[in-house]
Amino acid sequence: MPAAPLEITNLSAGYGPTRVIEDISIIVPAGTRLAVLGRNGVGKTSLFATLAGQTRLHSGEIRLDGRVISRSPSAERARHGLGYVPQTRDIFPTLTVEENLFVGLKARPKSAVTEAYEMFPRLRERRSNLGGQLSGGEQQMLSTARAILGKPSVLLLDEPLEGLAPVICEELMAAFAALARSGEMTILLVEQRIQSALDFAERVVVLERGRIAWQGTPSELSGDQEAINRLLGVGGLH
Ligand SMILES: Nc1ncnc2c1ncn2[C@@H]1O[C@H](COP(=O)(O)OP(=O)(O)OP(=O)(O)O)[C@@H](O)[C@H]1O
Repeated sequence: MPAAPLEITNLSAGYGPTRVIEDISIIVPAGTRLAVLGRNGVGKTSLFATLAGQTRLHSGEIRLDGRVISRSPSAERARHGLGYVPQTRDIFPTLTVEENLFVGLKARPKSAVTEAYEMFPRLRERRSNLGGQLSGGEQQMLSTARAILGKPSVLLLDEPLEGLAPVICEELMAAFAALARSGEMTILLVEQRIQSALDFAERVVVLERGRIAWQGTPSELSGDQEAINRLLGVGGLH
């Protein structure tokens, strides 16, 4: 049986001596859509940053498609199939949309950018615009499209809907769902819009103070009002 695309074992990590990720273990099977939820400051972004090699690893192991990457530099993790779309939408503001996309291609031919345009037709319309001239939603599309063009086996999406209009959110979530359905990508999503995350995901992990405090399916979480109140701090899903 092939290894799971992502296996996290007893992971503890943080910033300098401070630990903000505490003994996290998750096995994410191929093609899974996993939502990572929790209140502000519980460590969701830090978990993704740790997977991407941007925090200090204290202990534990990360395997990507069976390969141990826990101590690999970020660029090497990306080469081995980890796609990371950080909250900050790290596009190049002085490059055009198309030039930004070329950066994501790695060794693939330039013609492959059409895949990004098929997924986000708006980017084709804006292909000659500079990254810095795009709206927030378009920047999110560009940042996501660039990660996807590298054909990652695991894609980390950190709050992709932040600050976006509802109609753009729907467009993005539909694009993520289509990607996941294609079966080629395992997607981990951090999102404050809990209902959108639950609509998307098949599995949910809820963090509290850097640890896994709850895990299950979206319908199990929807039915567990006590966990929702305690761990997410919302009176009900919306
Ligand atoms: N670069 C950093 N250096 C030091 N501490 C940090 C850094 N980034 C985050 N932290 C701390 O790590 C803890 C977890 O923060 P993190 O951003 O991972 O939480 P989060 O669940 O993603 O929060 P939010 O939902 O607000 O984005 C917090 O206590 C935060 O102050």
